[in-house]
This record gives sequence, C-alpha cells and structure tokens, in this order.
Amino acid sequence: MTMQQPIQVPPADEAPAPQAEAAARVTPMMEQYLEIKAAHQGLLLFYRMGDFYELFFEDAEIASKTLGIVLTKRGKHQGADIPMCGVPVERAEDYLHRLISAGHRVAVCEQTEDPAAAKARGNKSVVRRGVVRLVTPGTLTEDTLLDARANNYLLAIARARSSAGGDRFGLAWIDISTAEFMVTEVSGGELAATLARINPNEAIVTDALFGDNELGQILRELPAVTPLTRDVFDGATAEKRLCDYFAVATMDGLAQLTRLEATAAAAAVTYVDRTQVGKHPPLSPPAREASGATMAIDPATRANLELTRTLAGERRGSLLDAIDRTVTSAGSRLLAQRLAAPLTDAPAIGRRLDAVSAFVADSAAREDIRSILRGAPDMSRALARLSVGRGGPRDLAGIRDGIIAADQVLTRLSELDQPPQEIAAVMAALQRPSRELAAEFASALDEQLPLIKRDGGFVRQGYEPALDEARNLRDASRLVVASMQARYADATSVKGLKIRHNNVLGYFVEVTAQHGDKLMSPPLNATFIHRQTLAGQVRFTTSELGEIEAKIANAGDRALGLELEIFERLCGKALAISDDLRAAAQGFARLDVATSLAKLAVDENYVRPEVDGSLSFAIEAGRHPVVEQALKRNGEPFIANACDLSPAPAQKSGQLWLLTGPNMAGKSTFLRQNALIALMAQIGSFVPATRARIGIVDRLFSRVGAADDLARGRSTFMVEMVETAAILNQAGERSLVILDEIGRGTATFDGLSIAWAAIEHLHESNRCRTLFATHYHELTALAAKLPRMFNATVRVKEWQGNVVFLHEVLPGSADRSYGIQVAKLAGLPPAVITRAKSVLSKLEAQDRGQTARALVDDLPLFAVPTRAATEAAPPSEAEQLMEAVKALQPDEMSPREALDALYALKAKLPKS
Ligand SMILES: Nc1ncnc2c1ncn2[C@@H]1O[C@H](COP(=O)(O)OP(=O)(O)OP(=O)(O)O)[C@@H](O)[C@H]1O
Repeated sequence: MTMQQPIQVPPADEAPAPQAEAAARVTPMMEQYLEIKAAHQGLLLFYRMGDFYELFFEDAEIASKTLGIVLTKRGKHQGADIPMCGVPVERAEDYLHRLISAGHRVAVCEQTEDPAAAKARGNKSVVRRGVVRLVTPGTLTEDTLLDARANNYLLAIARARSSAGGDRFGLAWIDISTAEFMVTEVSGGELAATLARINPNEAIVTDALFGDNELGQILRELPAVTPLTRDVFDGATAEKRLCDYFAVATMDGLAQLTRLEATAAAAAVTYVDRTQVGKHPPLSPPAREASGATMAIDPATRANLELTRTLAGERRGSLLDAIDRTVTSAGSRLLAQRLAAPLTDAPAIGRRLDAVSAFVADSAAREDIRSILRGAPDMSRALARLSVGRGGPRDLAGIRDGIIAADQVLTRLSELDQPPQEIAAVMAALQRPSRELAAEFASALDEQLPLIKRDGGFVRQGYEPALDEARNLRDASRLVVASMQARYADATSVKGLKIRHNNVLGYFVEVTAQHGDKLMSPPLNATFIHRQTLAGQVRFTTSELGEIEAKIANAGDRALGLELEIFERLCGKALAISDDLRAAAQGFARLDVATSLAKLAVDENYVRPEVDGSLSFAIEAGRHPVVEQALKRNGEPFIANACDLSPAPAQKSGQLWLLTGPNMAGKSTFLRQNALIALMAQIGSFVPATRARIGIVDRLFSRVGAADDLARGRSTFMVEMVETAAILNQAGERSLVILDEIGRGTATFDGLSIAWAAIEHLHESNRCRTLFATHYHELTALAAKLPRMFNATVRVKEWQGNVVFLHEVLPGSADRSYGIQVAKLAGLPPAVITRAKSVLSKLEAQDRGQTARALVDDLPLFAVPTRAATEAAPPSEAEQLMEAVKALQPDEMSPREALDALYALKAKLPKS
C-alpha cells in the first residue's frame, strides 16, 4: 500500500483559502499556484502553463524522480530557487498513468480563461486557473489509464464500533468507468476476504480508520488507501448526499440500504463528485449484495490457488488466464468478477449453466455470436467517458456500433429454440436502447473519426446544412490560396514560389534564398512583406493572403464550433438513455461469458457439473485446468483422478482424505484441481472432469505452498501456522478445505504432532470436506480411529532404481517418499545421494511408524474442548493462593493485619 498524506479536497464549488503570508512575498503567478496547492495537499499539482503542465517545489522533485524527467528551476521563492519540471500536455496521459501506478494522486489545474482576457484586465493579471479534476487510482475513466480486462474499483469502508466487540463494516464500491455500484455490510472477521474479492484499486477511509492498528494490516494489502476527513463518512448526512447524487427525494425506491451501507455509499459518491470536480458521472443505483451470496475465499487461498494471478504476480499461468476465452473487454471483466465471487445459490448457478449448455449444444450459434461480439465496442466505458466530458467522436460511434451489434445478436439469438432464462434476460436487455438513436448517429458521424473532438471533421457531409456551408467556404478559400500561388509565381517569374502554412506564421509565401532579394526590392516589395529569412528560404506575406487567411480561419472556426455543438447534442441523447445502453452493454458481457465458457467446455472437453444443496463432493476423472493445458502444449497427457468426499449414506458430513505419496507425484496438483473444480462449478462453468456432483461450498480454504512474508515479519512456518489457525477456527460443515504438508516447516516431531492434532480437529470439530496431503506416513494410522477419514496415495513405479511417476490417485497409503530418487533426478552429486541412502536406512531401522501405531492405540481420541473451557477455565487452588500472596503489601500492614492475612492464607489451603 502506498501510505498517503491525508488529502484535503475542497468541495467543488468552494474557493481555496488564500495564503496571506505567501502572498506578501511572491509573484502573482506563484501566489495563485500556492493558493491552489494549499487547497490540494497530498496531491501532485499539474499546473497548466501553455502547452505544458508544470510541477513546482516538492511535487517537481517527486515527479522528476518517478518519471525520469529533468528537474529545472524557475525563479525564486523566499530567496531560494524553485525546483520545477514539466510534462507536455499532449503526452500528459502517459505521465499520469505512470504517476498513478506509482501510487501518487494528481490534481489537474487548467487555465479557465483565454490569456487575452487576462491581459485585458491589466498587464499584471494572471490567467485564471482552477482544478478541473483529481486523478486518483480508483477514479479513472480514460482507456489509456485503465486495464480493459479488469474493473477499476473505488471502495469506501465505513466502520461501526460495537462495545460488545465485533465491529461491523459498511462497504461500497464503484467503477466509474462502467457505472457499477455495489454495497454490502460485513463483520470484522469477513472483512479481509471481502476486500480480497473486491480487489479495489483505491480505498477511502476516515483518518481514524487509517491510523487504526488492527485494521492497518488489512489495509496494507490494498494498492492505495486514501484517508479523508470524518464529514465524508458522516452517517447523519449520508442519505441526503445519496439523494442529491441520484436526484431523488428518497433512496427507498432505488435501494434498501442499512445505515452503515448508506454511510459508505455516500462517502463513495462524495469522493467521486470531488475528484471529478462537479461533473456528475452517472452511476447505477447501489445494488446490495446479500451476505453469504458468494463463496467466501480468504486472501491467502486466493493467492495460493492462483485464481487471477500466479504467486509470481503474472496473469499468465493463473486460472483466469486458462479459462478466459472471452472476446470483449467487458466480458473479460465480468468473468474476472465471477471468478472472484462464485455463487452459493444452486438455482442461480443452474441458470448460468443452462446458458452455457445451450451454446455447447449449438456451436454454430456460439461462433456466430462470438464473431459479432468480437467487433462490438466497449459501450459502458465509452458512455462513462462521455458522461464526464472526456469522450470523443469514437465514443459516439461506439454507442452507434453497439446498438447495431445488439440487433445482429438479437437476430441470431431469435433463431434459438426456447432460449434458457439467462439468454432471454440478455435478449430483453439488448432490446432496450432506442434504435432511432443509432440511426441518427449513423447519419451524423463520418466514416473516419478523429480521436479528439477538437480536431473536427467527424460530422458527415449532408447532416447539417449550416456546417456544410461553413466547410465549403473554408475549402473554397483554400482553393483560392492554390490559385494565388500560380498567380504570384507568374507575377514574380519565380517558378518555385510556394504558399505554405504553419502555426506560427499562418499562410506565407516562400521562395528560395536566391530569389529573396528580388521580392524585397521594388516594385515587388510593395506587395510582398518580408517576414522571415531562414538558411535556404525567405518568407513573405501579402495583405491579400492575410485577408484570405482570416476568412479561412473564420469559416474553419465556425465549422468546428458547429461540429462541437452537434457533438454535445448527440452526447446528450446518448446520456439520456444511459441506463438502457448500460443494460445492453451488460447483456453483451453476459453473453460473451456464456459463449466463451461454452467454447472452453468444448475445446477442453469439460462436463456440466451437478450443483445442489447437498454436502456431496464427487468428481470422476477430474483434471487440473491449468496444468492440463500446460502439459497439452508440450504434447503430454494429464492423468485424470477421481475424488469423493461425499458423506457415506449413514453419515451426515463429509470425508477427510489423507493423501500420501512420493515427492513430485502430483499431490499438490490433485488438491488444487479439486478446489478449482468446485470454484469453477459455482461460477457457472463446466468443469474438467467426466462427472462432478458438488454440494454448495460456502467457504473455500487452502493452505498450500509456502512463502515467507518477511515484509510482515513472518517466517515461512509462522505464515503456515497463521493460515492453518484460520482454517481450524473458521471452517464449517459446508466448507471445502485443502491442506498441503502442514507442519513441514518445523522439526519432524513438532510438525507431525501438529498435523496429527489438526486432522483430528478437522474430523471431529470442523467436519468439513477435507483433502490433506502429507509426507508424514505415520498419519495414515489415524484412519483406524477416524471413521470418515480415508487414505489415498499417488502411485509411482520403481524401475531400475529410478522412480516413474504415474500420477494416479488410488486408495491406500504410501510407505516411502522417494525423496532421494527425486533429489537424484534434480542432479544432486552422486556422493551426496549415496551418503543420504545410508543415513536413510539407519533411520528407517528405528521405525517411526511403529511409534505412530502405538500412539493411535494409546492416546484417547482427540476431545474437542468446548470454547468456554479453553477461554475461561477457573483458576486452580495453587493459582488462587499465589494471587493472594501477590496482593499482600507487608510494609503497609499493622502486625494485627499481617496475622489475619496469615490465617486467611492458611484457610485457603486445600483441606486434607
Ligand atoms: N495428474 C497428473 N497428470 C500428469 N502430470 C501431473 C499430474 N499431477 C502432477 N503432474 C506433474 O507432476 C508435477 C509435480 O506435481 P506436484 O507438485 O503436484 O507433486 P507433489 O506430489 O505435490 O510434490 P511434492 O511432494 O514434492 O510437493 C507437476 O508439475 C505436473 O507437471
């Protein structure tokens, strides 16, 4: 996390406080700069000066370091040089991107009047400037600043303290680039998992929360956290601020929010409003996420299972990368969202699966729709840019093409026989946007469109007569210029005379140096006025050229003005139906996900899972979705394996599989593949298996792989124990738990004992569906005592002293780890291998297995102590006696009191 100074953001319409002291000694421009800067502390100030944004003082030092640009000086302030650096306006987005990625936030300050107007007010007047926008990681809209395939969430976190312990948190998250707005309320225990799921780019909290020790840990996991003053999180004004934003009298019709959710939601919209400085990006009304509606997955499990990123931080190699066959950015974003939040409602999962099934069955429809979607624009982001005034002609075209694509998709979908509910809902959404709007946009917009509206030339000829007239005038004048060139060449007898144009001189006559004198001497100098002499050319103007130029400029300005008016009009029409357009955009995304999951299922030979409310977990011939694809690229097969953790008929809860097997046999792969299959099933995807029946998993836990977390001062073993503790404390009957090599990071007997006790606890207390892989073969003996524990092993073959990995999971247990054979394969020196073998045979002679079997017989089965017993056991007599002695203060006692105390102590002794 980047730790930030609190931002002071004045409300959009409030003038920044003047700095009287600074004003006394500084130039008027610096005075203006300091005023604006003072009102935007904690942000880098991009101060517009002509074609550059300049940064001064510490901002300049930070920016020059982060961007690798030159630090210069400009004038003095209080006797010292003012450090300065600048970025050209046309490249500003690139620089903004780099500053935001480095965790900074930027206030963009523009000139708000024409420099000529400032001059007219007096020679010393400074051009008026104002901050038009705050650029922060969570409030971006530009394509160039955003990852098209990921959502960009701003998250507000509001806390309600409870004296009984157990704080509650209201969360509201917004993607202003797509208008999504969600809220929920969670307990302190659920906070970390929920934040990991939302994965915001920026979080906002109160100053108090920012400095809170307990929360600090969790907040540090986030990429950027911005502390704000308390008023932003004021519960009393929350409803009113939300109503103002949505321009309604009461929020009741839009959303039913708890007070805490409303507080967070109001904080989020207040921040959006302030960063966009008065512009009002349209947002969907806050949608409330019911708690428990999605599978809870804590941050460690998400990271370990490499859902959206590998442990090395790459998208490539993650589950998302392996299953993402979407063809649009919005589809890719939706798939990532679903993967982050698998559902727990079996009928809802069934509806998603029905849509996928339909496209598995009808491959022609699937491919046709995918090819239409491939060309469809990202309507929601185009709309968002238009709504904050940062859109261009191509965004209007995006809306037009989106509606056209909607019609094409509808035509194709209407050929489906009885579309399932999910597809019918998509069809309804695609019907919503007005077709007249698309027709109007089609007649207004030209074929080739400039990126920015100020370049003009995007309105089609024939759309608006006044515009055509202005353009004709401009173009006719240009023709006049061309004929003038011929006339001047004739009159001067200089064949090579040219009329050219640049931004400094405007139109000018240019001849080579050798003809310059001729034009500067009588009689020609009466017509040609000298302007500039360069090394090879001399430039002139004429009064006739000046007049034509003014005409061209006027006609050009008028044409551009008219185009901009048309742009605003069209933009207004699009925004007026933004809800319909967003619904259609969301429909595209849903369709993209359904067809892409169908394609995945067909390409990779997946099966539709049966998902229900039972506690089953039965996978036939399951495969690891990522490893399988990696092996396939090398032409190697993946060995499928079954897994059954379903309760036996007479038992209520699930099984615990203890998986032993040699190193490199495929234990971790097996564990992960089963977790991933559950997860894929619950996002509504087909799964890599020949059959899968899964009773809803409400929480997924994994403790696999090991990595130090030195930044948090935790060793590998400590990380392992913290994660294991979370599982043992939280897993319930509906959870799915995978544990890989618990206890391996410490001394053998400590590790074995911890693993032993953990298995007993999982079996007796958590009673969750569990896969437990280990190299402690002694643990297999526990199966004799634990009725729902089942031993499984991964088979290998020994061949000519080497081990051959078969990757087959079978009932039974391994007797050896073949660690030395694997070490040999890895290239350890032969001398070390030979020595290791002889040490091993000595150790094996002591036979630890014997001890374990004896332990199973000797130790009573793990008794799960009740919580009350562990938490508040009454003190023993000895402890009571000790406390009483400690409480005595002999120096302050009279002899009589001392004697009484002695009797009292004696009375406390147990009577025997
Ligand atoms: N079912 C399978 N089919 C084909 N190859 C597999 C299979 N399972 C695993 N592998 C291959 O074997 C390699 C080792 O697998 P994995 O890491 O799961 O072994 P492990 O038993 O957990 O090893 P260790 O105990 O050393 O951690 C994988 O990288 C993969 O390439």
